[in-house]
Amino acid sequence: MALAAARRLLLHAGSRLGRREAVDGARRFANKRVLVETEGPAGVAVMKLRNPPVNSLSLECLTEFTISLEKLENDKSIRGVILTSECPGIFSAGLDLLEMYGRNPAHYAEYWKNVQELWLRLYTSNMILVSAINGASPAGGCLLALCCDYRVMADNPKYTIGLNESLLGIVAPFWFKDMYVNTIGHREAERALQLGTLFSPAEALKVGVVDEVVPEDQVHSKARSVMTKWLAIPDHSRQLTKNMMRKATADSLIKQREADIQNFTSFISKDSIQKSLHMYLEKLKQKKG
Ligand SMILES: CCCCCCCCCCCCC/C=C/C(=O)SCCNC(=O)CCNC(=O)[C@H](O)C(C)(C)COP(=O)(O)OP(=O)(O)OC[C@H]1O[C@@H](n2cnc3c(N)ncnc32)[C@H](O)[C@@H]1OP(=O)(O)O
Repeated sequence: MALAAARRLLLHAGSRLGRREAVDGARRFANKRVLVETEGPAGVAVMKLRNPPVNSLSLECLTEFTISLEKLENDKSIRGVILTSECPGIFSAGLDLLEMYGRNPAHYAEYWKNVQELWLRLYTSNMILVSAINGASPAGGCLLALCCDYRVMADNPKYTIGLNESLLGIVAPFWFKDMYVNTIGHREAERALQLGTLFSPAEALKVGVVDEVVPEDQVHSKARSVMTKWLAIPDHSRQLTKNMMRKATADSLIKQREADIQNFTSFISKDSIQKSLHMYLEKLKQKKG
């Protein structure tokens, strides 16, 4: 209930901000953790995640992200979105580990419902989505990128991308796996999921996790030029084609959303899984020295 009220408030606040900030034909609206600007080619919005330090997908961040996407979907003048990050060196650290550790089952269920919601919206969006991956992109960060129609990644060997869940002692759910298989094929996905592989940009390009790797200072311009190419395709034929390619994968979650929430909640509540997450969080802390 509280979340629904927050959602209404944010939608309202976002539209007021959108009007107030209209300058020279460029428009912007912002929630605390997501900034949306329309700039560059007509009909294109740039959506920037800004949830420092690492753009982890907290419940608030997921909610704001979903709302921003909903607003763009409802704006018929917007045909494409470039998804990127405002946090230096990080695209997104993925799901927020603190939402999955030391909470109660009701919280886990609420969190997972919002993860599902964002994924379904992104993966089935009628808009053209291009990701400009300008930093590290593990697990849920990789998931965001995989939802896009095209992925451009910065050529910086410090940045890695992949579904690394197994390294945390957790398991990528079937719909993460399905999207990975759809993108890189069964054998590569099987290996990468079991090993929790985080690919360098060059490796990611080789296996097909990303479509293009460019010098870091060209990620945004490349994403824009890719967008221009995709905008040249008639919307109706592109959208029907996208739907044909993605519907079965999305439907398999839609058919069992409740069961998936229950699976997640009981899995993440297990002592052994909580222990693994605790150890992983400690490792992240120790890394700082
Ligand atoms: C029969 C089968 C049944 C199956 C049932 C399945 C059910 C489903 C199971 C569960 C599925 C869950 C799916 C999970 C998906 C995820 O996305 S999990 C998250 C994975 N993410 C990561 O592994 C990334 C971890 N982070 C990093 O590697 C690094 O932080 C970084 C992103 C590379 C950035 O490095 P750096 O710039 O050096 O910053 P740090 O100092 O490491 O971090 C700064 C602070 O941020 C905190 N932090 C980092 N990542 C996260 C995160 N994901 N969530 C929350 N917080 C994070 C980090 O701890 C630091 O905090 P402080 O120490 O307090 O400053």
